[in-house]
Amino acid sequence: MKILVIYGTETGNAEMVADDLVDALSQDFESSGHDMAHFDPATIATDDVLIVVCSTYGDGELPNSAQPFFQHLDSQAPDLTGVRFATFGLGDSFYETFNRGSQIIADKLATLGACEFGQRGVHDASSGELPGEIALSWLKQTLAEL
Ligand SMILES: Cc1cc2nc3c(=O)[nH]c(=O)nc-3n(C[C@H](O)[C@H](O)[C@H](O)COP(=O)(O)O)c2cc1C
Repeated sequence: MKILVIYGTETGNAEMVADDLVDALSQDFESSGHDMAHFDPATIATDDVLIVVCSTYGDGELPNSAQPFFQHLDSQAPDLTGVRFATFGLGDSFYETFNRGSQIIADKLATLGACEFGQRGVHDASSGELPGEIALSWLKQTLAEL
């Protein structure tokens, strides 16, 4: 089993979170980090575990780097049965469309047959908390459900 941390970002916060998660994961698992912009869903194996880290931009939209991945999912419609994934979103509760980006990706993966595990994690930029710290504590709880 491999754990692939895939991130969608506009200004780099989700990438920093993904780096922290890969560092933590690689102590116990085979794991790697991938920008969604360069990640082909066709490379996902059925026993892979995905950790999705994605921010929200515009008016509740996907950040730039997540858009090609979403389009690939849409056009290739791969069968993701057997794939498990967990979701960590970054957003700002200042916006009514809080954390919509990660939900868009999670919903799409589920539609294609992937199975979500754990509670969705979220970082709220208005909280003043550090995204990496929130994400690492979320990861611990989430791995317990794997
Ligand atoms: C122009 C702009 C639009 C944003 N739109 C939203 C939004 O609709 N919903 C939300 O939850 N957060 C929104 N955010 C907040 C970002 O998602 C948040 O700052 C996040 O940490 C950015 O992560 P990134 O650097 O990985 O893209 C927006 C931020 C900016 C600057």
